[in-house]
Amino acid sequence: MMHCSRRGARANRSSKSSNMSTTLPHHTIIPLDFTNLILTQSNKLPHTHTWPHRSYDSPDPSHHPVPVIDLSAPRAVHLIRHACDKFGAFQVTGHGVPVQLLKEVEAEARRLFSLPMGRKILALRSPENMAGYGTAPVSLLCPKGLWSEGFTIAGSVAEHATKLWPAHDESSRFCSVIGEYKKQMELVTKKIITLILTSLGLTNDDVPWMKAEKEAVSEAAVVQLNSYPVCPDPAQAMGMAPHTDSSMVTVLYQGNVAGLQLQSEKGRWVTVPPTEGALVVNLGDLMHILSNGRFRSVLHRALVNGSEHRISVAYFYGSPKGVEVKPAVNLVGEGTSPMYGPVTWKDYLGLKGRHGQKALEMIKTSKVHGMLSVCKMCAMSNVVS
Ligand SMILES: C=C1C[C@]23C[C@H]1CC[C@H]2[C@@]12CCC[C@@](C)(C(=O)O1)[C@H]2[C@@H]3C(=O)O
Ligand SMILES: O=C(O)CCC(=O)C(=O)O
Ligand SMILES: [Fe+2]
Repeated sequence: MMHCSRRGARANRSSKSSNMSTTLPHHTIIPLDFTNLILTQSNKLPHTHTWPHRSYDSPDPSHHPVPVIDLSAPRAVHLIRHACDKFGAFQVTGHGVPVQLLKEVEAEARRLFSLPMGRKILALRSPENMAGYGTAPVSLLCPKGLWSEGFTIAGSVAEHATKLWPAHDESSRFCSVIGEYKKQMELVTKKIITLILTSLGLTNDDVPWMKAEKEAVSEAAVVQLNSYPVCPDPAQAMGMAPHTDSSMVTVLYQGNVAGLQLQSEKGRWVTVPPTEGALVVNLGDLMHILSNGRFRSVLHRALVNGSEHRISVAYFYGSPKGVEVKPAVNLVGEGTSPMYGPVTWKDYLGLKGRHGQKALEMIKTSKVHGMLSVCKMCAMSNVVS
């Protein structure tokens, strides 16, 4: 189910060329200038950012809450298996990432997004490379704009920071805080992936790249800072459009302002309440592939609110450069073929950037038919090299 139509993306693409990188205009990548927003009539959003159907999909308050799991608890593997089967997501405590560090990352994100637009666009991402400032790539597939801005950190943190803050004393704090955050998140994410593999009856030996070169593994991570400014009419706005993540797992810090919702098996939206000190773990499409379709990659979205500026920080862990992800051999029943063909994260991101929620379906072994060579031509696959 894709909630965004491709109308916007198609309208922005020239009919003369199939190369999106030369034809996608920058205005689709530059968010609204929220720091300088003048609304013409009180509480009225620009029509480009007014989503029509929000009133039909109110959250389901009676749904079981997404479980909060203490990673150090003896029953952690059991609880994780249940959460992955049922929700494709859970929250974790006992993760060892200092809460103070998470608050510092949030403060740095607030400092970044409060810069004037003229400064932020110095670090604007390009259509063919998702790293940098701009709208979330998923917005290019949406009929309406999102009430948010994003900053995607891939590769050198310093390179991004000096574009925003040319003076060393202004950028150094951002570099050190994000650098430390990446180190801590890599540790906890590996721990979480190992527990998920154990819950599937697998070991790290079944996924050899879990022990890959240190450098290759650190390249498997992308950090996404999301900013959701206060909105005059939250019921008509969308902070982050419904999507599944392309990663193996995503570990999200959502501060103390609610906004994240997951879609339940029954198709109802369930709010994930901010929980002090907890991180949210979402299974992404690569985990769905690795588990041969057993674990869901969870559809989720973020809503905005009328009183608080919300920040979230997502740590996407994919797979190391050049490594193909495929269903684990032990999970493919004897005499049956794997549900999905092998795919690298880079190629999958290209496919997802172009085809959105249809990407997963397209790599089903029954449907491959050369799709992966098509996806090499897709735009926006260069965030991971
Ligand atoms: C490493 C990633 C993962 C990306 C693409 C690239 C950088 C930005 C990530 C997000 C962040 C916001 C939601 C999403 C759907 C989007 O639009 O951009 C994500 C996407 C994905 O999970 O596919
Ligand atoms: O802001 C949130 O709660 C969700 C963000 C998200 O889904 C993402 O960055 O992929
Ligand atoms: Fe997400």
